[in-house]
Amino acid sequence: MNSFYTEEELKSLPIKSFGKNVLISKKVSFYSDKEITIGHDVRIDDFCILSGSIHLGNYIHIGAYCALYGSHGIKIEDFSGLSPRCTIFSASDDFNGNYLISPTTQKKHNHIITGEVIIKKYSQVGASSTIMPNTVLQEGTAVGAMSLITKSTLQWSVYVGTPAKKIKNREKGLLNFIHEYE
Ligand SMILES: CC(=O)SCCNC(=O)CCNC(=O)[C@H](O)C(C)(C)COP(=O)(O)OP(=O)(O)OC[C@H]1O[C@@H](n2cnc3c(N)ncnc32)[C@H](O)[C@@H]1OP(=O)(O)O
Repeated sequence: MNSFYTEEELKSLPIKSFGKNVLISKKVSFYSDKEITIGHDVRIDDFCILSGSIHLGNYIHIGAYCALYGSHGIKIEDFSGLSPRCTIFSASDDFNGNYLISPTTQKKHNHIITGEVIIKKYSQVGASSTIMPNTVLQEGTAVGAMSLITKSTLQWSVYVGTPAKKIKNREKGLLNFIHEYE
């Protein structure tokens, strides 16, 4: 039994466009009245949730159990990926105590912090990490496992921890391979 959708089956999903070599597990959940676009050579593994507005570039791997909450937009550029169990929030409740926190309460009693999340080219997010709204992982960012990204990163840097801090510059050797994909 093939655990990925066929190209024909992909056409029945709420995806506006997708390129060649797209492998999406049949165990992925889509919840979207907005736009989801997927480039070519993309794989999305079991038990991921994709909701809202999500734009994935090319050569992207989303590991199992990732959740992409894209009500205010999520963009992942080429050659970037999420290791298993990552969560990306483009909206989050205000936890300061002055508001209720639940989609089942009245909207006027909630305060939602929102902002697009952009993961630029050649970035990788380590397993079980969380990315908060309104942040940009600049080109070549690596995020260590179990990290919390609350602010935008600097390019070609390695970040770890909660909240994540830069620990060093990242090497650029991977760029030597890119011409073979053009
Ligand atoms: C797509 C897939 O691969 S799926 C499998 C999932 N794989 C992952 O999630 C890998 C994620 N990788 C990591 O977290 C790695 O530890 C990296 C990339 C952040 C750093 O790796 P290295 O460059 O080898 O750095 P190194 O192990 O020397 O660690 C440097 C320092 O950061 C600390 N550190 C490393 N990783 C983390 C982390 N995730 N959280 C907090 N601190 C960390 C180390 O303890 C060390 O601290 P010290 O200098 O005080 O001793």
